[in-house]
Amino acid sequence: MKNDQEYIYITLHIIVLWTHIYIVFQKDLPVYYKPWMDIARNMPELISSHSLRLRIHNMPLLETHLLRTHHELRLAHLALSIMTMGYVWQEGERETVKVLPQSLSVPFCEVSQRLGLPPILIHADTVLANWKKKNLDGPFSMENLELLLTLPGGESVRGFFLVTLLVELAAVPGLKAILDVINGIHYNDVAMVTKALDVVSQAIDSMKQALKLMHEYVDPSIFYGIMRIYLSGWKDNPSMPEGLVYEGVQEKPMEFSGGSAAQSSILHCFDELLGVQHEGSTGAFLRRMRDYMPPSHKHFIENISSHPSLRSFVLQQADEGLTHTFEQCVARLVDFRNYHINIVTRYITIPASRAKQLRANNQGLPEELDAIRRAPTALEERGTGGSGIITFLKTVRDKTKDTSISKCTNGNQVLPDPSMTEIQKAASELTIE
Ligand code: HEM
Repeated sequence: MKNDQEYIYITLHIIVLWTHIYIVFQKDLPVYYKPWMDIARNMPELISSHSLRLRIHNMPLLETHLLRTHHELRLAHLALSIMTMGYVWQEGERETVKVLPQSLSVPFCEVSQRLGLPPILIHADTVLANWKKKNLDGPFSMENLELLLTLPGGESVRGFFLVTLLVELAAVPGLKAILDVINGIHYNDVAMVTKALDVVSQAIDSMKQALKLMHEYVDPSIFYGIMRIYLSGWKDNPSMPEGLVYEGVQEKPMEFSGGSAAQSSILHCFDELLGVQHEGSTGAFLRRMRDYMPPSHKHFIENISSHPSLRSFVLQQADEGLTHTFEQCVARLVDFRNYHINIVTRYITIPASRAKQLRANNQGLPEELDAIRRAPTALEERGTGGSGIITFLKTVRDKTKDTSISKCTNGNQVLPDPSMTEIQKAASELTIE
């Protein structure tokens, strides 16, 4: 039966998609790859002593065929991508490189090709493939998780990647419920769809609760002044207008966007489910980000959109409970995106405007403000190749609002977020009189 086949197909995709979170990730590579791991495990030290580039020039060119399992390949991609970001940005935005040496570029491109991923650091590296539990039987909590590999920025790097992982984990029940929504529509089962949508709505709310931890674990001046450059790519980046030559792979420079949670599949899945339509340059950017996801994630998202529309089903059924639950999902997605805008304001917009002021001031500054002053200017207020970050994020948020069946229903009212006060407080703390 067609439906059974579909069910199996979707179940398989969910398993492929989320097993990488539930199982303990590979912690080491075969001993042959020790030269990579010795460098990748010491990135902050090698960067601060300005010796990373030299170490990479002396690194042997290793074969990649000894990497056999998916997990080994993912850990290799993480290690090679972290080394690449460190190599390119070791001296900041002014002394970038034009060529990635072949000891790095050749294995990186081979591993990337086998995984169907781009040869640059992506969300699926730093967040999805970069954690282990301290106590295997313990919970997925900040206290019980640690990173496999890190970048300059100390505890804030740990906080940034692990809080994002907790947001992903909070989404998992909602992703599983997508299956029930699709099958409920197929069977015309309003109760099944309503129940599954309730799970989706709760999952989105849990994601917001997890996102709040960012304030506790990530320092805005460290994020903006130290960490952000290592996540930057070489597409639409004025510091590297020609892109990057991957030596031994091809002579023409290549361009890739940097790492961003826009490459996470979770909101793409919920958007497709609820029927959020992103258009124009905003939609084009988000669609392009799917090329920075593991192929199984991308296929899963496409699979959701290939099924009959949930929104049409809700309209057609005109069932009060179903409509209310659908509206609540949309409202919570808008709420999550509003909260994310607040986070971006605190971690990028405010430090960016402080950086401008501080550069005009040559006096000695406390370490924290000095980090902001020295932050890369090319990244100020930019994120998405052209339009300002906040404009972009508000467009995405507004398109989510437009999905509401009745914009007047109470369920879609987004209350003012208490975190705004926190952000205003942060802004005033950064102000120098
Ligand atoms: C300090 C924390 C964070 C900062 C500073 C931040 C910053 C940004 C920026 C600048 C963008 C614009 C696109 C780009 O430049 O790549 C963006 C997009 C996005 N971010 Fe974040 N982000 C943070 C945390 C998170 C977390 C934890 C998630 C959850 C998985 C997330 C999900 C997204 C999504 C889905 C987009 C695409 C726009 C959308 O669908 O609403 N971000 N973020």
